[in-house]
Amino acid sequence: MLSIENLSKRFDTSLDHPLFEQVSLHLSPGESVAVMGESGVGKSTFLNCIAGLEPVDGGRIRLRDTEVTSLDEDACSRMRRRELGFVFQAFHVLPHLTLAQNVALPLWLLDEQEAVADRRARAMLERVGLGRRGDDWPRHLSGGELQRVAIARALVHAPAVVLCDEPTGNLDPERAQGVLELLFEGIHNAGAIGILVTHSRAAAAHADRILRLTASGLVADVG
Ligand SMILES: Nc1ncnc2c1ncn2[C@@H]1O[C@H](COP(=O)(O)OP(=O)(O)OP(=O)(O)O)[C@@H](O)[C@H]1O
Repeated sequence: MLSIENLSKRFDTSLDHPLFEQVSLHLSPGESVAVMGESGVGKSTFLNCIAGLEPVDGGRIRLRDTEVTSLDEDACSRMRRRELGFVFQAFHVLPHLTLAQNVALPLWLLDEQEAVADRRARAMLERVGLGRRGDDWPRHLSGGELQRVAIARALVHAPAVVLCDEPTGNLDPERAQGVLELLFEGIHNAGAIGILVTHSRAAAAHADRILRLTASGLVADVG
């Protein structure tokens, strides 16, 4: 269970008001939500707060029994490695690692044995339709394929929560559709919580619920 209660965030650079406040969200394993909202309202910042990458100014975030908002930096970094998966617009697939190595990265960071990590990474690549490409290099892949690698990497360590920031922003609509299907199928099958930040209504429609982030909280989407 992920429980976000009355979260507020302020940047020093913002005037005298918080970027957002009164943000609450409760999600159970297997549930997904899309967060839409105007540019600059703080959607990416919201994801960063959940990941413990940005301090919050008020409220709390609990993941299962862990109060994320009160972890020190080391504990937060361990929580991130174990419990979170990330998918970003820019893929962030590392060019000097093979596809299997890219997908195995989260397992390496959790000190998984190399042979086990390799086996799990290749099994995950198979699930995203790149089963034969484990020894290939990222430079040989299309944008859609690179995002499939990123999805495999986000799910390989069976995270509790998958945070996705505009994951199809760099893809044409046709590829985007296939990537989103894979992403949500993966999240659903893993029983993970999925949070998708997007400007695309078509992308948001893949989530169980669509919410809109405003300066004064998350509200139901009425568009
Ligand atoms: N580290 C930071 N320090 C100061 N201001 C920041 C920082 N990070 C983000 N901001 C500001 O906070 C606001 C929200 O940024 P954020 O990227 O979270 O918005 P967003 O809703 O994801 O926007 P978009 O839809 O355009 O991607 C912006 O005005 C941004 O400039």
